[in-house]
Amino acid sequence: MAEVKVSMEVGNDGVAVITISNPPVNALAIPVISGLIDKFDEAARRNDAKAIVVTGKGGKFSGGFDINIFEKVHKTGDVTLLPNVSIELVVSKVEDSKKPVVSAIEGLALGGGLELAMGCHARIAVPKTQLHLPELTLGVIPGMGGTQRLPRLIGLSKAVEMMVVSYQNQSCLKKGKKLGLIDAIVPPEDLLEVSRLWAREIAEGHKPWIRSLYRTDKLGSQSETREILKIAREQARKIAPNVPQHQACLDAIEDGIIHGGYYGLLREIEISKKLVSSDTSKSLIHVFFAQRATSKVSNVTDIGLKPRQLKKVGVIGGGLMGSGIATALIVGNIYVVLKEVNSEYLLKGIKMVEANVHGLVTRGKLTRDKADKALSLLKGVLDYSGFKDVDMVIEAVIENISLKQEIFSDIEKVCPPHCILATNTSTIDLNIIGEKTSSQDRIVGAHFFSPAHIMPLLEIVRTDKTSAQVILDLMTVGKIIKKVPVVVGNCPGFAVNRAFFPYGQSSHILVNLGVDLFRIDRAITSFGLPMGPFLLADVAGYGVSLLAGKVLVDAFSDRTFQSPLLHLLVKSGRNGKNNGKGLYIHEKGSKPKPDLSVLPVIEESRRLTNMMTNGKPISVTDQEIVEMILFPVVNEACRVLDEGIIIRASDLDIASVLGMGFPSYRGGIIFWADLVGPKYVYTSLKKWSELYGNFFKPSTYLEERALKGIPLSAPASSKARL
Ligand SMILES: C[C@H](O)CC(=O)SCCNC(=O)CCNC(=O)[C@H](O)C(C)(C)COP(=O)(O)OP(=O)(O)OC[C@H]1O[C@@H](n2cnc3c(N)ncnc32)[C@H](O)[C@@H]1OP(=O)(O)O
Repeated sequence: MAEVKVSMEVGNDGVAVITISNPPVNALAIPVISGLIDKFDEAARRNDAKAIVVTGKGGKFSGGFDINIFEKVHKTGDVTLLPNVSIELVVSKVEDSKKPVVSAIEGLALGGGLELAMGCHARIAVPKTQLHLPELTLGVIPGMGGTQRLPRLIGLSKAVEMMVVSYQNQSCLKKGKKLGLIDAIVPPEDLLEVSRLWAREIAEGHKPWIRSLYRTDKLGSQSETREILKIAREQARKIAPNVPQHQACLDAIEDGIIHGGYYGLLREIEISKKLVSSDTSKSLIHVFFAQRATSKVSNVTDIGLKPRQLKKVGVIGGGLMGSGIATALIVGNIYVVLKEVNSEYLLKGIKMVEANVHGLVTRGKLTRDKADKALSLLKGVLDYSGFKDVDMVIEAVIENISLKQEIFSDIEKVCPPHCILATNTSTIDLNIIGEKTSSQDRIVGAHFFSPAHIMPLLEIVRTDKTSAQVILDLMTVGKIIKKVPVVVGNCPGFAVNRAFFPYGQSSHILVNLGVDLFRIDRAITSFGLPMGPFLLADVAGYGVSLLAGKVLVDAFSDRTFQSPLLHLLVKSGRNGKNNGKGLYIHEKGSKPKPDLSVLPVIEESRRLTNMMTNGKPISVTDQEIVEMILFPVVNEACRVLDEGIIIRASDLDIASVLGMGFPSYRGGIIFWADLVGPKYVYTSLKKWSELYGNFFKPSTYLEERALKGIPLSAPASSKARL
């Protein structure tokens, strides 16, 4: 591990340059904070130091407060582990220093990093620096003075926008300069020189010595403040209904404006300490580390292999998935040959790719130039002639085993021997797909989630024979195209679709037990998923659900509920959003509305299943609806863990967040179950299995852990298939 240190050098110009060094992002770890305090004290004492510059080594100012400390607080429950960095460092040593302090910012100043800079008397930055207060994404609020200094530096309205409303977006440096957050933007080679000069000029009285905590010039009148905060609170309620940190951040800001900046700092500390112990913060910080852990796969990333560069990829199938995958690849600067069976389908596929790329431009995710460049990397073909020099093929045709087997036999023959043979199947066992080839070591699953150019998850499925090099290469491509690759083992449905296969089924059980279908969707969205199971079926199309569902139903028939509802809907001419006839009315520009004309079809399903005692619907609360739908998912996730389909529980957490939209502020499916309590999950499922059958029967893994009081996430399985 690289040495964590803070160094100081005093130049002939009388400027002490204090440098943070804590690779890779110069996080403000405890030794960094105490090092900074020591160096500021030393600079204050030394007669040869007239002014101070603080900067970061390696082209990065600071990625903020060390998030590992939050994790330690979560593990120990001890909030006293949080250092009083806001007052002891930023106020006492920096802002109230008797010598002027300038921050020289390069690369990034995030969270506590930017807050440290805001405590300085001036800020100089280089172009392309990221300035951002992302604390709310971690379930906390800025805790080193950000809630107080940012409004004073750039005005309340902009500060609220940056901290609370658009806190997930990176801030633009130019805007930062215009608003007054940054005093000057200079080329990297001039950064230190300009900062030193600036610090000296403050010391000599040629430039203003500004303590931002005590500024009031950018704060508006009381009534303006009230109005801005009122609107912000309403917006926060909408964008973040189930979490406390947004309102809490606004509380800290408001208190500071009413009672003064120093009081505000004390409130900020008090609120931060409370929030750190919240389930939301535990969950979000778990997700932060879980996401980074996915890039470490034993026997793949730790055995000295180097990723090969994949320059050209063949995509087979230009449907929804194939065109989305092709889009993601060309936007990631990878040359794509897209193959279809006839010119009509090919044209359609290319049009879809173009529409995807233009959609990214419209949403501001891509510049027009980059879009043109991306589209120039796409070539449509009707045969395999363009596949002779591809480095990888991704097959993305319909879920038909014999068709996929045929394609794999073909590509094994036409593609070069180093070429990776990947399938985007969402459910089918890879060994079956590759059965007719002798290239098992280069067969791998590249399971994208729809829409593939937008959804961040890439499930990389490996069989017992897939080589480590192939997995590493695919992980690398995944990162290049801005996905989060999660490596999983091979089984029907793999990790995500397998674990979530009961999700749709339990919702059908509830409907057939008499629960209002639209209420189920509402309960699930209130819990935090982006849409309920029935709206999801509408959006995906019933045909897709039935086709993919069949593989899982066949594989896990002991715990399957066969609802007639989707078949009845198809029979009545409905196929969801695609054919404009679903459970909801889908109109352009407005939210889907329940289509009440579907109620007789639902009644017919209930009549056929005859599950309601005396024809009466069951009585359930919204919480019970959520639990009856999600506990079976937890149960199946336990089997996925038990069978070693994934190497760590946190991989399934991140996959559920990024692939299924499970709310990150609940930490992912297993993390959430551990918070709810395995025993509670187990006893609930047991009770329902007695009432409604095998579908709810707790798995052995869940039962053992619930009864022994072991968290579901605790590692144990020696059966790992990875
Ligand atoms: C009191 C204060 O108000 C509270 C705070 O400051 S909270 C912290 C606020 N800062 C943040 O939220 C920034 C979090 N970090 C990031 O967004 C990204 O890591 C980044 C943009 C800095 C760099 O991204 P990228 O180059 O893709 O590298 P990434 O893989 O994410 O991170 C590299 C390593 O640095 C670690 N790291 C990044 N930021 C960290 C932080 N603030 N604390 C501790 N470790 C951090 C990561 O865990 C990772 O470790 P690993 O290699 O062992 O997995």
